Amino acid sequence: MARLVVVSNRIADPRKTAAGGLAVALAEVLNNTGGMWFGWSGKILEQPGESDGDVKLQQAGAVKLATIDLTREDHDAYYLGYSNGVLWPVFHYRLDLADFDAGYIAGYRRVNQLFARKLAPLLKDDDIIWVQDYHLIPLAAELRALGCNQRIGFFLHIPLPPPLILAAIPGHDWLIRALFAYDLAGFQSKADHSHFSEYVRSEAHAQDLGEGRWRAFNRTLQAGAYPIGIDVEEFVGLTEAPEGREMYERMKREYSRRKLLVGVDRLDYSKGLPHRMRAFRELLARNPETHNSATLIQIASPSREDVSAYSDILHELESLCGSINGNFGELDWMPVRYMHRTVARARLPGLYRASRVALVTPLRDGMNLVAKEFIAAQDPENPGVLVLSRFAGAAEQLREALLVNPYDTEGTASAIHLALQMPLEERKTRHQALMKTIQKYDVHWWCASFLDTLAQARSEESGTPWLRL
Ligand SMILES: O=P(O)(O)OC[C@H]1O[C@H](O[C@H]2O[C@H](CO)[C@@H](O)[C@H](O)[C@H]2O)[C@H](O)[C@@H](O)[C@@H]1O
Ligand SMILES: O=c1ccn([C@@H]2O[C@H](COP(=O)(O)OP(=O)(O)O)[C@@H](O)[C@H]2O)c(=O)[nH]1
Repeated sequence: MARLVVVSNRIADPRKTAAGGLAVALAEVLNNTGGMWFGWSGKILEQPGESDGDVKLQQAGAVKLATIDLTREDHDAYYLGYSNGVLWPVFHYRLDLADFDAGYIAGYRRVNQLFARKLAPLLKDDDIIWVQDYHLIPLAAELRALGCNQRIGFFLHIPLPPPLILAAIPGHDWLIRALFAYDLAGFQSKADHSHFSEYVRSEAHAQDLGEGRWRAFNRTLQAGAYPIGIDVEEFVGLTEAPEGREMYERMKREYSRRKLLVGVDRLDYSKGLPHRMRAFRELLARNPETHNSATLIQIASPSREDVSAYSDILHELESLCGSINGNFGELDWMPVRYMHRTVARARLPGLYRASRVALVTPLRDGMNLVAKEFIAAQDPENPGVLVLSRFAGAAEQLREALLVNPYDTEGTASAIHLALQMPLEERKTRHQALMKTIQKYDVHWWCASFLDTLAQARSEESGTPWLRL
């Protein structure tokens, strides 16, 4: 069996449960193949000469972790600047938040070249390489330029917008051309995949070879939708583990007189947190019976705080939570409990299970794993209700959730009201259907279907030097 090499901006020690669903899944395939995980160490070098520039190798069970440090200059231009100041907002349809500083792209290219230079010597001829996410779009092109002929796949975890939005990025053609250095490009949803197809047809004049195969720039690329799932069994296990049960009992005790609503998100403008708060405020304003009864616990974990759009959203959210509590709160009831902190993953299942409703209402999201985790954590005999934005990738699969348009404050408030009042039988029927979907399309399905396709996909011209960017 060929060795799997996963490359991503962040890596996690797969032996730790806190690492998250993706890490758990990748760890399993990496373990089976004795694979390697290559990425940024998370360390930023403030002083020149602080590091020897070597790759740090560490064995984590059967998985080899290979990490490199980044200089402050590289990190700021590549991660904060181009990845999260240009690609993230544009790919989430937020041209208004993009900062097209010409200096960022040089840093992005420099770090992708650095990744390629450090990774290439560690590769074996028959390795299968799987590159994750928008930070590393040009990595395959850089590897090819160094003579790497291995099969290389790419998975985009965030949405891909329609061509006319993508085309606003100076150098967008360069980015998409770079994708053709891969053998397989995977997207979260059919919508994202169709945006890719429209783009390569209209902007790159690619030849459609059928069944998701495209010919352009002297290469053939296979593309498709591979919606990421969670490890349902692992998550159910966490729910039933002592920490999960203890958290559930505590929340039930603490909120015995209330119906809990829960939101768990990185504090990111794409997650639609202010819109969610306005919908919750509307619910309280229109339905006096919810007073003293409904409590929203909103966890907003700190994220990318050095990018200015992220500090703006923090202030907006804090002010909204404050005004809702100020206007509607009672001596013995606060409508919103807001925490600007990361909660350990092992504590989330208990919180999800104790909640009657989950609010997953992003303005745009690649997938949204919280939606799937909430379903997995429910008691099938008394399940909660998922209120889900139609603009999350997850909405393509989770049709039995209450789908909402988060820009429609009144409509979202009505859906939350419906969710709070939904009879047990309807909750059970919806939950059964949702559970079936997340079990069928779990994270193991995601890994296997992507890797099986990659094993078949092969451009006829591998390793051609034309892609040197
Ligand atoms: O690494 P950070 O900058 O701290 O950000 C965390 C991750 O955020 C993004 O997650 C996406 O991937 C999820 C799994 O496929 C998906 O459910 C979600 O909709 C996406 O937003 C990002 O894409 C990751 O690379 C980051 O590590
Ligand atoms: O305080 C927090 C907030 C989030 N998460 C986890 O982070 C992941 C978030 O993934 P999602 O796809 O929902 O969104 P992303 O943050 O990747 O955009 C989920 O597994 C959450 O359980 C966590 O462990 N603690």
